[in-house]
Amino acid sequence: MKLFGTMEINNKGQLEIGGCNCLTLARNYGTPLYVVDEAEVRNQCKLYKSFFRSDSLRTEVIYASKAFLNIAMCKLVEEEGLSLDVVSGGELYTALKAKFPKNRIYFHGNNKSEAELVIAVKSGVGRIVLDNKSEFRLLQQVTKRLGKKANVLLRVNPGIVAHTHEYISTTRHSSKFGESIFAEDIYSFIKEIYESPDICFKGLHSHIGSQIFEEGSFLELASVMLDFIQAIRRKALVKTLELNLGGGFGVYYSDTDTPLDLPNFFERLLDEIYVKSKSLSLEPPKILIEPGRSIVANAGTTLYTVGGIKKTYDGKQFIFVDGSMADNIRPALYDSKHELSLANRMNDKCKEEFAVTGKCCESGDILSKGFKLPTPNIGDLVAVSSTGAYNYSMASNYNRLTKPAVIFAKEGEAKVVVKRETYEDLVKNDVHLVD
Ligand SMILES: Cc1ncc(COP(=O)(O)O)c(C=O)c1O
Ligand SMILES: N[C@@H](CCCC[NH3+])C(=O)O
Repeated sequence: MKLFGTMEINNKGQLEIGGCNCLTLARNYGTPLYVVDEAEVRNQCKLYKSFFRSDSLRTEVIYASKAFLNIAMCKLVEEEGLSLDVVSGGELYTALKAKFPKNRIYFHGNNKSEAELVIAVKSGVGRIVLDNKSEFRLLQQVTKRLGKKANVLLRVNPGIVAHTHEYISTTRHSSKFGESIFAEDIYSFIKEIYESPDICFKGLHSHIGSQIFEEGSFLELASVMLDFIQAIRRKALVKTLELNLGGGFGVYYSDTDTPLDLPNFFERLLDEIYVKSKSLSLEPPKILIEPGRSIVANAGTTLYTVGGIKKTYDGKQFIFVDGSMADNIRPALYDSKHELSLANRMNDKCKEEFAVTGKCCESGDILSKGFKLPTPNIGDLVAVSSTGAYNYSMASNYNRLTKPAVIFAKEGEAKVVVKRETYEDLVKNDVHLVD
């Protein structure tokens, strides 16, 4: 298993994260347990802040909170000086509860409800990212009724097909997100937004998908969007001040993944944007990005206890752990891979492949289809790495499993940032119809 951030193997062959021994964490907080290497998350934020900048362009980094969000994470993101992308009333509520600066909140979503728009407009979020025409009409009504203005970006689809899993590719022509830049009425629609009295058109947003490794796809996006911005200026006489290029920067989950060298890539991307803007005689727009996964994925590890070991009739070797697809849906949903190890026996020889599965009533309840590990014993501690993004945030209560606690580990100290759910939490909203 590749080690990230502050992960270390101590002299007893045990895994430590943020200076905390994983065995002690498991004993003190139970398993399954989401452990977040706080210093590693902060490092990633700092990396983005320091490398996504240029002398000639204004830039901004927005953390895509769908990857992993809770009040502690909001505080961390605020302290590190990033802005925040939220995509639902619930994410927005969390950000407001955490007192995240409202003008640094970007409110996304392809089907925002009237109630969600009311909260966004009333609280004065920085930008509402409009997805479509009906949402624009709804926002017009909301702003008029509240007598308040809203700053917006329009999400558009430039038809770029980036190489990634179909479920997380977002700019095929058939994608549900945004309005196509090829639609006949796109220029008149932008003009209408621009001329709308309570809505202030600031610019455009486009996000090509997630877990993408080819820099060409991002460079193509930037170039196509600049051409589009020039066309908007010519055809609709509207100036685009901001260009948000979304997130999607791929991370290492297994040895088939080769992440971009972000510092070099950003230098090239921003240079190309500047040069192309000049060649189109455009005043360069402010450039924004929205990384989610690449801020948190590698900082997260999930710890599980081995409860059983089984060899099937046809020879497949299973390790049963006390978590499941309910705390990590990614392998079942995207056939994604994670590396793993026995956190209490990091130096033992890995001899055979084991599949790791959990407690759910599904044959597709897979945490790993096969990974080389030492011969496991009941009670061993399994560490699944790179679970910081889209694990806790996609967790469910399937089979009435309780969601694990989330721990931030840093410099030998562990703090609970989300408590483990209890059985009582599971029934608290159930209505008792019978005494
Ligand atoms: C609009 C938008 N922005 C940002 C992101 C973050 O993407 P990632 O976590 O791959 O960086 C997503 C998720 O794909 C998204 O839909
Ligand atoms: N949930 C996905 C990514 C979705 C990206 C958000 N638009 C994953 O785990 O990879």
